[in-house]
Amino acid sequence: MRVDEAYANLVLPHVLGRLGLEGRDAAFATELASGTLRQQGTYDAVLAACIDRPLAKVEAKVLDVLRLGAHQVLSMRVPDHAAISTSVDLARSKVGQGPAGFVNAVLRKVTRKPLDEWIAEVAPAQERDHDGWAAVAFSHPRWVVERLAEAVGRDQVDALLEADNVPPSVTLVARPGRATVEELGGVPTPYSPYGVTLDSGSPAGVSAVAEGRAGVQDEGSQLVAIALAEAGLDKLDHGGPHDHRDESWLDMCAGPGGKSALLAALAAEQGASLVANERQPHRAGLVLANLTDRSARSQVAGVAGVVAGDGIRPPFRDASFDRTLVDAPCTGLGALRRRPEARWRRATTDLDVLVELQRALLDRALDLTRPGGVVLYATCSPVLAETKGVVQSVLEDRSDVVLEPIGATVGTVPDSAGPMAGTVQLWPHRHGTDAMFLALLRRAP
Ligand SMILES: C[S@@+](CC[C@H](N)C(=O)[O-])C[C@H]1O[C@@H](n2cnc3c(N)ncnc32)[C@H](O)[C@@H]1O
Repeated sequence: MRVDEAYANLVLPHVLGRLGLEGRDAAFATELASGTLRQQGTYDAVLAACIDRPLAKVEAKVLDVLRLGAHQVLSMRVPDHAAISTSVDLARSKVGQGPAGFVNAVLRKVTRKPLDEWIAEVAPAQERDHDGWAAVAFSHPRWVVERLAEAVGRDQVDALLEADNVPPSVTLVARPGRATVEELGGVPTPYSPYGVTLDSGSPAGVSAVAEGRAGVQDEGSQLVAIALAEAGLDKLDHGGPHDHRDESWLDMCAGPGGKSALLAALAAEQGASLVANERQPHRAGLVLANLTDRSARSQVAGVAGVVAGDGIRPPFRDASFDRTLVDAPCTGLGALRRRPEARWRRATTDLDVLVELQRALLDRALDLTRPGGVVLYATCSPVLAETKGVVQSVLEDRSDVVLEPIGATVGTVPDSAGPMAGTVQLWPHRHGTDAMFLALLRRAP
């Protein structure tokens, strides 16, 4: 299996399985890989102080061994001598004897101080350059610190950055009509009536998950589906056949299908059905799998179809849906807890491209939704350009759309006011969810 360019949280379980690692060994390997990726910014600043040439000139494999060693020495309870000797062995076997000596010398320097002393020494002074300090102390790229500070406020950004470095516990969703919260075990989530958090154990051990009646889903993502399903629809009085219609729902960017599975269950309860659309064919295949009843080998209740189509040029007629979800492709900077390396993969230049795509998708979603119907625009990023910026620019361009407050279940989550009146912004450090943004737009009747 190729592991370069893959996400660690997706690839690690396969690698551990191939190597036959289980239990404590698997947990150790997971912490070593995920923790090193997450804290890479801090460790690179420490290593730069221990090496007399720029890190960019250190061979990539050697730098990786040094980062893994630094994580063991500075953040795990591995004795220094064991961390150094296994790192030296790794460098020798993967690169050669010379680099092994270099790894030995550098890691010995790293062991001289604990992590907090290193940070005080290598980070800029907090009072002079807060964002520079936070970038090193909390291991985020500086541009990400700046964007998150803009979104959450300077007084809260440190708490957010800290929360980004704590892996979330596993949250499950009981898909209504197919599973109950009680049968999942765990502790009920505070805001979603369908969620539980597992204290321990693997989701694979829960039979409703194994059977596809429940799934692993962050509470914030559950709230997105709930907010769309709960929105009131305007009943029209145009004397047309669709005046009171609430039967046809669309998930425009559905892959891999977590929200579609909850939406389909909610649609079935409300006598409607869902079309799940996804541009990438292989991800549309994942949506289909998520919407298939494994025991009956048929689509689950509430599904009208799965389509592999481009949301900007969709194969649907205008005004054909009553409710539409745009869970837009985004930087994902609100979900850094689950993808330890995602922060290093993104660049500011991605933002312009994504914002353009988000605007176009939201605009098309509004065309596809009937007058009086609603579009929920969601991102798992709190970056203002992707949230307020996109919604504001679409509202400025269209006279047939209004922004409405999010309804009861989600709109009453404490401290969740978004950057525009009526929108919701969830936060890892406040709500224990991913930083999901939600805005509800209605086409004027
Ligand atoms: C944030 S993810 C959606 C997550 C999904 N709603 C879930 O809960 O499982 C965004 C998705 O949009 C898809 N996408 C990107 N561009 C698209 C387009 N032009 N039309 C439709 N889908 C698109 C991406 O492939 C990705 O699967």
